[in-house]
Amino acid sequence: MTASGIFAEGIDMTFTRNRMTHHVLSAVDVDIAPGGFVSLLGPSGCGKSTLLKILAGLQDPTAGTVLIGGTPVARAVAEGQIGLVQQKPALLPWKTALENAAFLIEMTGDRATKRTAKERAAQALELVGLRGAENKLPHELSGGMAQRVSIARALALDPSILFMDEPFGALDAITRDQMNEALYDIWTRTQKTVVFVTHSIPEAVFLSQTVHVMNANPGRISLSVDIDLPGPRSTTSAQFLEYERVLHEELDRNVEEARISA
Ligand SMILES: Nc1ncnc2c1ncn2[C@@H]1O[C@H](COP(=O)(O)OP(=O)(O)OP(=O)(O)O)[C@@H](O)[C@H]1O
Repeated sequence: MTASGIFAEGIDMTFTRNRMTHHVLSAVDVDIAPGGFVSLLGPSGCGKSTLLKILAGLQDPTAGTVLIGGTPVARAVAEGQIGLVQQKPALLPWKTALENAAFLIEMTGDRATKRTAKERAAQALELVGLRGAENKLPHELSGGMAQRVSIARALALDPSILFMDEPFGALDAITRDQMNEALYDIWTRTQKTVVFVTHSIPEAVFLSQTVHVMNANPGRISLSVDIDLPGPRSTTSAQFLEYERVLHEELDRNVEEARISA
């Protein structure tokens, strides 16, 4: 499936719990070009995951519109345009890597697609660098390998957009760096649109075309930074470090404001 863009306007989200109203997102606008890689960065609890879920059509906003490739997000969901990768790989322990990668196609695809499920899963596993590990069970996989399987499971559906919610947050630093390089490679090869939630500034600078920094209470985008560096990016270049500095400054300010307004 070719990549779709995302256009969201006036997104507001309010939760009511124990008769208390919590205004989580306010007037968020997002415009992501097809094939773009956009990260959401911000203080804990500022609404990054909520925004991601709304953009992915998993949650309805209280107000606002989300269009995927110009059509309402609910239709994009029904058309199988949405791929989701979360922090926990959530693999079925009794199924092999190949069976896990084929699982969503077998659950959701039409008959013709189901027939090709294993083939598509094998291709997706190859794309994420797991050729040769097809028959391993989840307990035989490292954390990074398990997360690669969950990325393959999403890619096997051939979505037009990949939504990733802190996919590498639970991995050790070395594996995380390797996964960033793997994801960069997957993105350039598949040209999917990616929306990526992270707490890591280096990860955001390494991967993104644009980083949206969010503020809390209510969540909104306080600064958008286009990372104008060719890839693959050197994490030690002066420009890379300068982007990190700009994002750090904004994030620190937002963390402090979130602490005061909590
Ligand atoms: N279903 C829900 N019902 C009530 N409140 C919710 C619900 N989902 C999220 N919230 C609240 O919305 C706020 C934003 O949550 P969200 O998970 O989007 O933040 P986040 O920026 O992704 O946080 P973190 O970085 O810690 O993962 C939090 O205060 C959370 O408690």
